[in-house]
Amino acid sequence: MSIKFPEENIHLNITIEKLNNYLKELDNKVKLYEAEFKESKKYLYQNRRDMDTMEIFSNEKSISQIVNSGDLILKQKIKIESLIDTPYFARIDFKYDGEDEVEKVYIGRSAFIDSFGDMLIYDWRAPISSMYYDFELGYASYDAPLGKVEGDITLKRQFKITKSKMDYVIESALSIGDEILQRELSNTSDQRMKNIVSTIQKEQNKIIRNEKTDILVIQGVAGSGKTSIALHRVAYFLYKYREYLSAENVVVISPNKVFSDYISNVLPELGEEPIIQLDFEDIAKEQLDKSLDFERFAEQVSELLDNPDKDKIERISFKSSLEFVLLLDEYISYIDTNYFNAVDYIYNDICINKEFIRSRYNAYKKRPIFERFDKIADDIIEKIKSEKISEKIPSKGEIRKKLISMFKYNNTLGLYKEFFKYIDRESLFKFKCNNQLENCDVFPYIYLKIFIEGIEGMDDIKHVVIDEMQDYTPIQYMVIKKLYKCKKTILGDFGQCVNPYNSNSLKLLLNIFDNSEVVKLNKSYRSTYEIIKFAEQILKQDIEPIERHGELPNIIECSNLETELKQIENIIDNFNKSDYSTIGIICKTRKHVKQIYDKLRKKYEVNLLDIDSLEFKEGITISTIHMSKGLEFDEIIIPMVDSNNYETDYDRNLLYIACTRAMHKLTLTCHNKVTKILNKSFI
Ligand SMILES: Nc1ncnc2c1ncn2[C@@H]1O[C@H](COP(=O)(O)OP(=O)(O)OP(=O)(O)O)[C@@H](O)[C@H]1O
Repeated sequence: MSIKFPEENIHLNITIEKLNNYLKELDNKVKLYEAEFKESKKYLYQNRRDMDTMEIFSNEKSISQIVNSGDLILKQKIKIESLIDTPYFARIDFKYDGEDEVEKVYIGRSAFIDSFGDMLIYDWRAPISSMYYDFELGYASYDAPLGKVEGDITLKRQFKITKSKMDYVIESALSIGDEILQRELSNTSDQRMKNIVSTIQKEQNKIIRNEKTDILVIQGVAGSGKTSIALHRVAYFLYKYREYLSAENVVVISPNKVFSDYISNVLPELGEEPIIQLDFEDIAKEQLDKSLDFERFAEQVSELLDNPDKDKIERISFKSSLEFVLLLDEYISYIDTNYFNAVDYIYNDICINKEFIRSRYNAYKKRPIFERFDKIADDIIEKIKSEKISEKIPSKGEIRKKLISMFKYNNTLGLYKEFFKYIDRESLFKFKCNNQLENCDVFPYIYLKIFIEGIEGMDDIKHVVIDEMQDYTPIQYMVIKKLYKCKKTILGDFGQCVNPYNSNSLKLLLNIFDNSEVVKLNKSYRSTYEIIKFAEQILKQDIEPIERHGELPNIIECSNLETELKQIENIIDNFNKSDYSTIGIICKTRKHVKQIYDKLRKKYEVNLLDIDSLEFKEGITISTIHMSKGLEFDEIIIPMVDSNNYETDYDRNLLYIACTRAMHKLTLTCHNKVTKILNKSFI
């Protein structure tokens, strides 16, 4: 209850009452639909035998219309129930230029219009709400559908309302008061990522509402809110273009299933349907022939961390370069010109000369080669008919078979293997085992397949979000460009690369997406000031921390593994007594994970995050750094930060990623000599 602003308590009570009344109306409507549904079903059941097909069809159609309308009401109900819990989080009073009256604008997660048609709550995505994020007291403006609207903000308040009760009200002259942001960031972590509508910062709001570009690239330091912003941006588009954009038109490509699970709640919290979530492995499975197995990315990383095989590293590095893409493009153009040997097509008394076939082949240059054979077959049939060459017309399949035989290979795999002969580097292709493709061959193979066999277009997808952009290779991006010809939001941090042999860089990415706009974020929201200052020194990056203070990170040096494990247990015991809800134990390799997990599981309930894991849970989690990407924990332990484990620049990246998963507390342990990367003067 806010004593300082009694009028806000009154307003809240009135709003809740109106919402409750509306909820009752919806409840009644649901009951009516239920009754109508039962009645229609009963009628159909009892009279079906006497109905003709048309009557049955029309009855079934009307039942499905009742279900759809009922569904809409139920969705509306969920929205109103959520508004009853937290109707709004902010208010601005806006005086339009040239008018005396001031409009009170209450802003919430979704809009609510009362029975008199008054807008009691504005959706945070409405044009007028943008002023809350963008302006302080005084002059303000927003872009309405009919043009720019100008005026003055005369009052700005922020609210914390839970379970229909006012926790507090803050009156602030600034954009979004630091006080509320601090409070939000000090909370303990959740099992799932939360929405940030009430504290979106001005620079973040600009990104969310940026519609000037088709491809937006967000490079931001760890914890700068990239993932949150990308999801809020999707919610914004779903709201603004709701007539022709819905959740099934949006895809988020994320690093793994655990991360997908972690972010899965944000859009439903914002009143939107969950969107399609994929990782590159899903894309590979969809595009590869079922018979072709492939090595998983996490398997590749983990194998190389345990055993850095020089030859394999050479294969991966080469296929992760732009040079490789250029060579593959050159090869594709070579195939196009040289591997189709047109000969006369002979069938009974028919002869279609090779010049005609070659000219049709060239005419369809923009299409995949096997697709061209379909078109040429159609053209041959048309020619036979129109020029009355013969009465007996061969089947399309028969012609196609002959055309394929004029092409040097009848499948992409043969051509892909031959590519390495073409570039005179045969040693750079190797099956892992039993015809299993190495991970680094998967996307080059798909890229070639697109030109040879073609792929199913993803024309229904209108927006793609790609998270952790730093870990994908140029050839993966080339495939994405071919698959999804729609708008894209691409985000990540080139300081957090877990793919050590990838030569990708922001410059290279912008080269691939040459019509993109790039925005950079260097303010970090996740971790305390102390943790960010610590992490900043590991990577020598400029990060702007939030002034939220906590304990200094701690490095504990032990004399042997046993004492190190004991120390880790002590930290877990303290965590169990604290208010924190998540602690992550993050190791460099799967071998380290196993070693520690085997010990800890005897005493604690520990969630092991591995490549097949599907969800992120509260409590104690153990994982590799690679698997922890994008996640956050109240507290982090990084074991075995010994000099033999962390020594290269790549290890620096890994340590930076691990440290920046921590929101409030960070401890690093070792049992030999602590790595030189962690200079003692850090803390
Ligand atoms: N404006 C904001 N208000 C409140 N919390 C915020 C805001 N911006 C970011 N955060 C919080 O900061 C944390 C980090 O956000 P997010 O995971 O989106 O960052 P990121 O840049 O994707 O991080 P990383 O690259 O390290 O994975 C989250 O807990 C998020 O809720």
